[in-house]
Amino acid sequence: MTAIMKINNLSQCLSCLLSSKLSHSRSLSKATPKCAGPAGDNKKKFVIVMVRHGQSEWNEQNLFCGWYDAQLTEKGKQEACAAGKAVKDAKLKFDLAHTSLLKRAHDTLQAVLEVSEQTKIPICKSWRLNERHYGGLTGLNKAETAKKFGEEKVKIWRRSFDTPPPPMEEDHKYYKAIHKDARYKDEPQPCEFPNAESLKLTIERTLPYWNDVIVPQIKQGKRIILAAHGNSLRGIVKHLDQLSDEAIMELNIPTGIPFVYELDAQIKPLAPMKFLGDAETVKKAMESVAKQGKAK
Ligand SMILES: O=C(OP(=O)(O)O)[C@H](O)COP(=O)(O)O
Repeated sequence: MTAIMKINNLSQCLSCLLSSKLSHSRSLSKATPKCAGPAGDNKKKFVIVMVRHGQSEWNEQNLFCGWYDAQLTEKGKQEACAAGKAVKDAKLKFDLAHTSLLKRAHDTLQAVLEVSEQTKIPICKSWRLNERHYGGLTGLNKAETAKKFGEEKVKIWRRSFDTPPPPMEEDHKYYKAIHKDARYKDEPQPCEFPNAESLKLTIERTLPYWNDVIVPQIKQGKRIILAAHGNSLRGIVKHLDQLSDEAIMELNIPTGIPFVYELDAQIKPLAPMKFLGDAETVKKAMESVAKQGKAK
């Protein structure tokens, strides 16, 4: 059975690390980082795979979703299985997985691991990998919002670096479903619980998890898959590729297509992200995400 660990705070991940070390000492020996060349440590090559979950019911309806726990559609489940097949075909093996507290990301991860026949690895879950909180926009249709407020305004809400959407007030239709959800009873702390996040704010709570939990594991030679969300992943990609606030506006991550980073010893990418899919399909899927904010 897959081991599932919810990491309530960063220190708890130590137990995640230790237990995975104990139960995976054999596979770890196979995970010794390869050297890409004679130059030594700087050329040490680590691999991490990331995937945005498959299509959710709210993706299908073109609704701002954020922290609402939308389920995968049938298409989303198929995308997740196809992602698993791509991982299997690429012969990618993992020692550890990380995901958010949202079901669409977890179910995608589970499907990837099942299809690629590696369900025995530990899964670490953290709210820090959740999608950005879409505030008062949660549950609104993106095209209708663009019609009402203009496409430019919606692009700012969706893709600007530091303009958050309007906050989610207590009388919002989905406030209770999100803010009173038992899964958040321990974390985040009330002062950390977002009520609307820009990409900047999302990065501020995602990056500590990346730096303090995931990076040390990568440096130990753990082969990791990270299943998360369009914007929590955009934050990590911005950090890894050191993209400017303007450049990140143009990155749209498609659902259910895994991408791979090869990293050096300083956890700097040795090459641009590589999608496990043909270039034309990936390009079209990215364009389709970008278009979701157009008025119809
Ligand atoms: O919940 C969301 O992302 P997710 O589907 O990756 O979890 C957002 O609604 C994505 O919307 P965006 O692409 O307009 O930022």
